[in-house]
Amino acid sequence: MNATRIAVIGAGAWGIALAVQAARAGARVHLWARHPESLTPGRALPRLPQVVLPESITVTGEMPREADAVLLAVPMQHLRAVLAHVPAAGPMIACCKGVERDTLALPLEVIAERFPGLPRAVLSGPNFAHEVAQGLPTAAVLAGGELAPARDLADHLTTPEFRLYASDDAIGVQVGGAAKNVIAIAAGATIGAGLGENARASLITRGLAELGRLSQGLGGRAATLSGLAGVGDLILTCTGASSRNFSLGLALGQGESLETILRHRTTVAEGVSTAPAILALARRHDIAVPVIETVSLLLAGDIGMAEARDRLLSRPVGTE
Ligand SMILES: NC(=O)c1ccc[n+]([C@@H]2O[C@H](COP(=O)([O-])OP(=O)(O)OC[C@H]3O[C@@H](n4cnc5c(N)ncnc54)[C@H](O)[C@@H]3O)[C@@H](O)[C@H]2O)c1
Ligand SMILES: O=P(O)(O)OC[C@H](O)CO
Repeated sequence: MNATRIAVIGAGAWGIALAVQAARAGARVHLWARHPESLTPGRALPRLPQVVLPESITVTGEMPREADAVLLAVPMQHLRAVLAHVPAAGPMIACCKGVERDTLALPLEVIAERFPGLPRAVLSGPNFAHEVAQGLPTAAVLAGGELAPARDLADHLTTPEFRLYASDDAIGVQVGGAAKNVIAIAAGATIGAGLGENARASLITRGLAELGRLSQGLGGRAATLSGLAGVGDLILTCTGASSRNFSLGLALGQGESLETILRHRTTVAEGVSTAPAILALARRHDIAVPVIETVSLLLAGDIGMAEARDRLLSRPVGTE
């Protein structure tokens, strides 16, 4: 039997980790990079120093012509521009987490505009790239509009260390991936400001309620957020020190300005651009998202950390 052909678009940390994982699953891998010359198979990688890129992966600046699945692993705000250069090579899998700032579109909506006739799905879960690339165990969910094709696609990438569950709730999974980054900024800010572990746990839990309401309000299921793309990714991103979103929040909570934090970063913290976008989406659908709203105001510099804290603590206490 011929090996599965997997194309990965984007050679940031996540694209590389997915390429390594697909190679581990036995696929023939085509990795598209904007700067392919910076990636040498057989050598350690600048962005993932613990990992040597397998020789079997083809790293190139050429887009793939045909694939059994195309994994799109570029930052959300660049997805549309990159897709304009991607041919209709095969089923498209969104691996980015966020909401498009200008249109408020979720990843699969952006993909559907470019490729209305192609099958599409979203991959999300508690997955730090450096751990996946090293082959440490984790799980994720792959969601499409129907369960059977999602299961088929998931089987191409699954190994004992990377367990891909299938789902038919693509909206819930996309909402989880996008919104958890915003909650992680809030969790980081809570710890950075010295508000304590109890506060962080309470915030994660109330954040989860926002994810559930958002999913339901946008046509997905609230229950999906009890899974890997919701609770799973919230736990990781709100507590894992290597989360870019958590660490950005931590620095904000310690009093650094967003401008200073971003000046020293070369990697993407998706929550920064997703916070105002997902807030606008929530308002459009009349969904209450107080934590996301507070993070959005904090990032915009409209309120400081003390006011952010007061806003959340002065809300009326409801029922659970
Ligand atoms: N890193 C992780 O642990 C991880 C895990 C799961 C999902 N993700 C998601 O994957 C997506 C990509 O994140 P990452 O961690 O690989 O990014 P990264 O921070 O490692 O790298 C940024 C990437 O963006 C690319 N880029 C920068 N400007 C661009 C432009 N104008 N057009 C196209 N590409 C451009 C860079 O070449 C680089 O590949 C994000 O949505 C992220 O949330 C990341
Ligand atoms: O480092 P972060 O905060 O971008 O999180 C990476 C992944 O999304 C974790 O699942």
